[in-house]
Amino acid sequence: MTAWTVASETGALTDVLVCPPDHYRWIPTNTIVKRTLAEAQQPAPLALAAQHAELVHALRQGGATVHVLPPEPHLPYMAYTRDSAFVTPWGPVLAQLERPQRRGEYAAVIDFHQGRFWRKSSAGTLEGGDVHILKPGVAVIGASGGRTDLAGAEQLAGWLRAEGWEARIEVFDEHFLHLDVLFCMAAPGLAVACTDVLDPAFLAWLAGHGIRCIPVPYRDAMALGCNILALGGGRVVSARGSAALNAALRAEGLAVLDPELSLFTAGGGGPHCLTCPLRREGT
Ligand SMILES: NC(=O)NCCC[C@H](N)C(=O)O
Repeated sequence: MTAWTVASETGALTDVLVCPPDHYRWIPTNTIVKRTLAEAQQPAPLALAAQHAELVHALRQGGATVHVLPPEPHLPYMAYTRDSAFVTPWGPVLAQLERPQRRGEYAAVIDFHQGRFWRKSSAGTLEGGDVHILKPGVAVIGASGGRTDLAGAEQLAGWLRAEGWEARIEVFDEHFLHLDVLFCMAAPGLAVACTDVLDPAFLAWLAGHGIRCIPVPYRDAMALGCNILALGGGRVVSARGSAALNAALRAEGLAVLDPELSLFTAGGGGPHCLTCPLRREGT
């Protein structure tokens, strides 16, 4: 049996998986990074390492043990550990990445988990950035077709429903890459969400589950403003660039740890994408 279990996005984070950005570079895989590539030179390795170290420091400060996936030279986006596998209350699920440039990431996560997965995605495509366990018993799976597709989302939803869970599949435009570009949990009953873009029916469903949303405007969401990581215990990691959101989170009484992550958000991923929670305590 695996030691890794995560029952919600908001329990106290005790263990998390990251991957150092030794081989990170921007490649044109999503709308956000395409915009970056049109305007900027590739980021300097030392600057990437410094920003990633700020993230790791915040995770440790939040009380988590940080586990490290060894980076591989031919996989520039391994730093976004959220997507290749994710953890459920029954153990890790091996995802099925859509982009050819990222598919090889499966190898290192299989090694890390020593092949001990609860389930392995085998229908369509499924990426961890589209999966949110809102609270025990309730999950939402984003399906844009660009990354996670309906077949991949339905397969995961079926596994969760077989355990008696409610699993909602939320369809959205592939322009937004992953659902965690538009929505993340901050604390029990509190999310951050790009309410301009998300379907009102989804927002109503969240409200019906007792989840209130701090609104994030479209422009900020495309700068990864919604892409936060709840640490539990009233703490969150949110990129320093998300100044307005961070003020709103603090006004809610949350402690915000705000590493500088501009080089990673320019590639289409913030604190949520750069971390794969392995174990959380409580909900
Ligand atoms: N969960 C996420 O939104 N992950 C970010 C992935 C960004 C990466 N540049 C990609 O295009 O796959």
